[in-house]
Formats: sequence, C-alpha cells, structure tokens
Amino acid sequence: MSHRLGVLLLNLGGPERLEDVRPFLYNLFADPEIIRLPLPWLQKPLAWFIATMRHRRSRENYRQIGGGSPIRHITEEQANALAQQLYQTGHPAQVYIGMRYWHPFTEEAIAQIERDGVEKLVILPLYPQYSISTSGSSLRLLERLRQTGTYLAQIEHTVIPYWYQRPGYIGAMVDLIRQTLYGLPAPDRVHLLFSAHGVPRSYVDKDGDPYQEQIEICVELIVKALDCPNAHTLTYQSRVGPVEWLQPYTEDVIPELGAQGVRDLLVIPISFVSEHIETLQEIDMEYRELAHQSGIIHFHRVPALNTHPRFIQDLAAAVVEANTASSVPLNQVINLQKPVKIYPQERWQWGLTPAAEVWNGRLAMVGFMALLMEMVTGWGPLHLVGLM
Ligand SMILES: C=CC1=C(C)c2cc3[nH]c(cc4nc(cc5[nH]c(cc1n2)c(C)c5CCC(=O)O)C(CCC(=O)O)=C4C)c(C)c3C=C
Ligand SMILES: [Fe+2]
Repeated sequence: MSHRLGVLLLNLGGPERLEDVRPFLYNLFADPEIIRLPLPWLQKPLAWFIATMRHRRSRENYRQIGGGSPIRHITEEQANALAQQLYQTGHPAQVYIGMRYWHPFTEEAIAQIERDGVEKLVILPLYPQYSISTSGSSLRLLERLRQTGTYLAQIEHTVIPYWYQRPGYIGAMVDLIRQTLYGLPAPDRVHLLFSAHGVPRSYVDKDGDPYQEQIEICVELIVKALDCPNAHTLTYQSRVGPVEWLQPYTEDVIPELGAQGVRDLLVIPISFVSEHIETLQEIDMEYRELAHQSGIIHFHRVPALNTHPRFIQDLAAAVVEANTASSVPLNQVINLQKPVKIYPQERWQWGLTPAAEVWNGRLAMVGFMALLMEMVTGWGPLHLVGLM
C-alpha cells in the first residue's frame, strides 16, 4: 500500500533581519541541549542574560553578511530540489522544513503536515553528523511533540539520524573540493584545512555525543576519496563561552600553519550543508584576516553544498531507502545518546525528599566553612565582604 509520504528537513534556523537576532539567540540559549544547567529554572533567565550580552556582537556579524542569515532561503531551495528529485525518480513526496530556533519552526511544520494529511513521515536532519546539540535537540523536540499527542503521534515515522558516511554525500564533497582546489594556480602547494563546528568537550567525554568520532571518520573518508597528496588538518570553529570545546581550535591552528611556512590555505567547512554566518562571516572574513596576519598569502574556501545535484540525489536516495527499510523511531534515536545527567537531588521538590536532604547538607557545609574561617582568621564572612 502506498502512503502519502512527507519528508521533514530539520535545521537550526537563523535570524532573517537584524531585529530577529536577539529573540533568535534567546531561543537558542533557552535550549538545555545547547547550555546544560543542573538547575532547569535558571535556563530562561540565563538565556535572556546571554542573549542580551551577545546580541550586539552577533547583530554586527549578521550585518556584515547582508543583514540576516541566508539559511531559510537555501533550505527552501534544498527542499524544492529534493521534492523534484523524488518526483522524477517515482517517489512523490511533500517536503517540509522544521527549524529549531527560528521560522519556520518545527511546530509549524507539524501543523502543516497534519493539514496535508501526510500518512508516513521521513525525518531528515540537515546535519551530516549527529550531535546532541543539533540533530539531538530537534529530535528531542519532535519526540516531545509526539508524546504530547500532536498529529505526529498518529502517523508512521522514521528517522535518518546521520548520513556523514554515505558515498553520495562524500562524493559531492569531493567534487566541490576538487573543483576549488584544481581551479587554483598552484594546487600542489595548498594545505587543506577541514573546519568542523565545535561542541563543548564534555558533550563527547561525559554525555556520549558521537559527533567527534563521526567528524573524524567523515574527514578520513573524504581524504581517501579525494586521493591527493596535499597535507591536511582537522580543526574546530565557532566556540562560544568559557568552557573547553573540541580541539584544536581553527583560530589557533591558522597562525601555526602560517608559522610553519604554509602560504596557500583551502578551508573546507565540514559540518554545514548550506552557507550561513559561520561560513560567510567567520571563515570568509575573520579567518581570512587572521590567515593574512599569519603570513598565509592565498586564502580560499570550498563553498557549502547548498543544492549540489549529487548531494540532492543522495538525500533523495536516503529518503527512499528509509521509507522502504524498517522504521527507526524517534525514541530509539534519542535513547542512543546518554540521557542528560540531572541528578535527582538537583530537581527541587518540596517535602522531606532527597533534594531537601542534599540542599540542607550543602547549607550546613557553608555554615561550617564560615565558622572555620572565623576561627582561623578572626573575621566572619560578613566582615570579609565588607558588610560589617
Ligand atoms: C553555545 C553553544 C552552541 C553549540 C553547542 C552549537 C553547535 C552547533 N551549531 C551548529 C550550526 C549552526 N549554529 C548556528 C548559529 C549559532 N550557534 C550558536 C551556538 C552554538 N552552536 C550561536 C550563538 C549561534 C548564533 C550565531 C552567533 O551568534 O554566533 C547556525 C545558524 C547560522 C545562521 O546563519 O544564522 C548554524 C547552522 C552546528 C553544526 C553545531 C554542532 C555540531
Ligand atoms: Fe551553532
């Protein structure tokens, strides 16, 4: 029996106008998959605070790339190209876009899917590699929507959690790299710099995020298929905040390469399938300037895949395969990653609960430390902070 098929493309979204930057940042930082806090009630005030502190700098970056992110417009082109490819190969489907932090939001996409009476949905995150912070966050949101009884609960669905290893995707990346590399005046002198989006190191070490492993395998597969003698390095970009992210950082490696005598650099963005602020501003502007200051004379970048025909053909093939294979349900995918560790005592509950016991213990320890301090120094805590 053939179902009315829908494909839901998931992406992060981006501000379309400068006025959107602050509310977009708020949505992003209010997501516990982006900033992990042991005290959930702190999430929204902190998101407000960070969005307030960061939005001017972010706005300036979006202003430099024309006043907004092109991510919506490119994702729409990808959706149209995918629908056309599916139609031409005898698998007609309606393709929808669900963004995590800006329009069209994932909730809006599900409402449209209901209006259209889709009977089976293939869920395809537009991130080749799986990270808790990207595909994981969108899939968790969808699972919540399914559990709260939206239309998603009534239809069949299957998820394509990652596709970094698919030969079609690798082939499309190799096509683009070759086109750029062999269009340069001296390709054999060029150093290849694969720059992946970073994530905090704790996601990988503590929370079991498979992202770093998938990035490393993906780069190996591309380098093998590329089959060229050029030296290459893998780095991580776009760090936010004070904690350690995956290393080495792109901004540290560019000066090192310059000091080693590299004069021709080709940057290959590896976690992104469309142009957006991290390619157009961070790589094309910030890293270009850094490279020139570091003695690198020729700085180039491989464009993002956008609607590269081989890439779109491979996405269509992945959709057809997922539709015919046995279903991969949302709850199975998000359970692959270790659950976020919020200890029972961190979740506040009234009454004689483990939470109350732990917080009483912590307050007692603070009191004991204050007493000890006063015995040693002769000064109490209020003296020390200048209140007495
Ligand atoms: C603070 C934590 C962040 C994590 C972790 C993170 C992971 C991550 N992000 C992408 C892809 C995109 N990020 C985009 C924007 C963006 N991301 C963060 C923060 C984290 N990202 C911020 C603060 C922003 C806003 C821009 C800025 O102020 O710097 C976007 C949208 C870009 C656009 O054009 O609007 C994408 C796409 C990946 C792939 C990833 C981890 C693997
Ligand atoms: Fe990001």
